[in-house]
Amino acid sequence: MSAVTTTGPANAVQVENVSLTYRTTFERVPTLKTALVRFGRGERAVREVQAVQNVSFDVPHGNAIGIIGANGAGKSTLMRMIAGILPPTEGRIQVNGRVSTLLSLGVGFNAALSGRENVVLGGLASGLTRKEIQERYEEIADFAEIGEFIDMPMRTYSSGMFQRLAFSVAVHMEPDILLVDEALSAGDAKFKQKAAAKMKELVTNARTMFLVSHALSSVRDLCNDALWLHKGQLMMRGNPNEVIAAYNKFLKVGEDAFSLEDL
Ligand SMILES: Nc1ncnc2c1ncn2[C@@H]1O[C@H](COP(=O)(O)OP(=O)(O)OP(=O)(O)O)[C@@H](O)[C@H]1O
Repeated sequence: MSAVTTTGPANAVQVENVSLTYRTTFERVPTLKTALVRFGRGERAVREVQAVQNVSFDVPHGNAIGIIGANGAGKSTLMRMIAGILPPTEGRIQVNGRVSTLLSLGVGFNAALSGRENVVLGGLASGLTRKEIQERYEEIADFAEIGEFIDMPMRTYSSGMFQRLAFSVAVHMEPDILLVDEALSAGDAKFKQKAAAKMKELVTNARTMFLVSHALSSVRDLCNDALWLHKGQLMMRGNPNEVIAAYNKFLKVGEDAFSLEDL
């Protein structure tokens, strides 16, 4: 199923023929022996990865869209482009509304600063005034439930604590568009439930949400729309149950093909 191409402010996000190619220069070291002979200096090589290839789709306001696909499919890259962290190599992305991101990779907290300081910085970065941040601070800290750690440097946090605070900041910025990348992976069961309830609340209030997740049940529970990427290409877009079913079928066929090859 391909994207519907309506234009105008009815859409929170419009992605038009977007591609992104990463170009990395590195030192190729063919063997250990060569490495030793050359004292670690290999030949220079360039690796190009077409992480997202000519992808187009629109997301209307108020949709909760799940982005699924295998490791390396281009999900995080797509999210980072929508967040404005990475410019597309080709194509155009239009975002109508204020975006709040909760991306595992990308702009984030300064680990040397305390949770409290990062809440203020996160708020200012999202365009809130100091007064607005002050008004929301207690709610943000309460939601994260990290107790006295709020005044400790964030490098002392466990990954779950880090994500609790990141999630709390992102959802309390009252974004029009919330980008969530595997936010629930490190939280414990209780926090996962609380976070899911909060995301549902945001979507009920006609906010738009993107959820990248390998937990297909989360996509099924939280999303009314879904998109499946494979090797940078858009494979399917539509109802989460249908997209997940097609993805699961694809995985199963892939596995069968793999095991036949193995024989
Ligand atoms: N900064 C980077 N520099 C070079 N290549 C990158 C970079 N980030 C990602 N890639 C490559 O781009 C491709 C897509 O990566 P991306 O992180 O978008 O996939 P993903 O679907 O989010 O994967 P996962 O499910 O593993 O998080 C991969 O082949 C990856 O190796």
